[in-house]
Amino acid sequence: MTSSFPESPVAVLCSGGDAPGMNAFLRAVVRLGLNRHHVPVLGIRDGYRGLVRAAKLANVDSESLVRLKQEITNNPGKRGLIDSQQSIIQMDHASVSGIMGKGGTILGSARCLDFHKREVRDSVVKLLKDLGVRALVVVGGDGSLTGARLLAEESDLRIIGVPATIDNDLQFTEMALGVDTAVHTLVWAVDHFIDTARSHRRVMVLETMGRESGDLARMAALASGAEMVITPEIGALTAEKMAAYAEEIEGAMTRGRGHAIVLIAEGVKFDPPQTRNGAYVLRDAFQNYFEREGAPFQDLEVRPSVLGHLQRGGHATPGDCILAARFAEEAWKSILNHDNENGITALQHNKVTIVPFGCEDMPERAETSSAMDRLHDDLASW
Ligand SMILES: Nc1ncnc2c1ncn2[C@@H]1O[C@H](COP(=O)(O)OP(=O)(O)OP(=O)(O)O)[C@@H](O)[C@H]1O
Ligand SMILES: O=P(O)(O)OC[C@H]1O[C@](O)(CO)[C@@H](O)[C@@H]1O
Repeated sequence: MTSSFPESPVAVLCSGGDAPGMNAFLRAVVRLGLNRHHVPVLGIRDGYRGLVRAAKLANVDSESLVRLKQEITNNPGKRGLIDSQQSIIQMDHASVSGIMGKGGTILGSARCLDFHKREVRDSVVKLLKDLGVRALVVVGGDGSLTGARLLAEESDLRIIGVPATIDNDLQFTEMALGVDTAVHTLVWAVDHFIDTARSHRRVMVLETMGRESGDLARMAALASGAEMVITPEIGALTAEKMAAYAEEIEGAMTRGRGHAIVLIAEGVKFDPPQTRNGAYVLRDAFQNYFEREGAPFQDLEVRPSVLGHLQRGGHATPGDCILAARFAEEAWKSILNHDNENGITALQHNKVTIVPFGCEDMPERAETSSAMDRLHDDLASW
């Protein structure tokens, strides 16, 4: 193989939980690099873990660095992607062909505890410098972007973050990649649960993902018409609060309603704390309430489901694919603008922009969440 190592490449990695739209972003960042800016792009496999792995191999001596560079130049594109041991791949046109809407990420994603250690991040900085990387693009959620911020603070590398997490818990952007698709998937799931809930006149308690944030659950409730949504923002659920929810459902049944869909976000806390999934805790509380002595609907059955990783997969929606392309364009603008600070792409007031690491939350984000809650309450006339 005679080709030489790419000059001043941009490196890109996906980190944290995968999110639909990551592949659309990779396609866009690679294609804009090659077609518009004529800058080579290196894909890092498995997020920070891949960088750490490569740094361990390359930082031994000058020959080990040469070997790593050779591996990258000798196995570009799909050839490099097929070999799961290769941590850094030079991306070409074909390597991102046909991946636009595909869920997951062709580069893989990971959570890497080692990256919390300063010395490990230093080894990664050394590697990126040795490879002549002009900028690192980190695609991921809150934690991934914290790691990116630390890299930016601790070195003079150019670091660009791109929000991608189905949780929508990043308060500086109206949307992160993956949220639109995950909401879409939840609406599909709720539709399926409604069919069986209606047939059996049951209450379905569905647990959505969303770690600390209720945004995914509330958006899904608004879009699907689920009768009730419970999010972490309302505070810990006590036995009294759960009984009040059950009473509300019973009241609807008294008015002739036959079934109910209740969405509960995984981040909801309980008082006293519980170790089981919220959907099961709520099921027991509801069932006990409906079966109490003299209750009008003692046969009313409650079924819990934890929707889990289903929400992270699937074909990215057009909304996510378009946002991915817009984020990629903004990331390139920032990389090529030498006056520009490091930062994160964001959607603010429906415009794509770059915000600094550690920037203030958009006050509108919290307002939008409470407005969605009010809207949902007023639309759910049951
Ligand atoms: N404080 C930190 N310092 C250094 N690296 C961090 C830090 N927090 C997170 N990271 C890195 O980012 C990775 C992903 O973080 P995390 O597991 O929180 O997911 P995330 O990016 O928030 O995505 P998701 O929203 O999908 O969970 C971690 O495994 C770690 O490698
Ligand atoms: O895939 P893992 O590591 O189990 O992580 C699950 C977590 O990741 C997310 O899907 C995205 O942050 C959360 O909603 C969930 O709590």
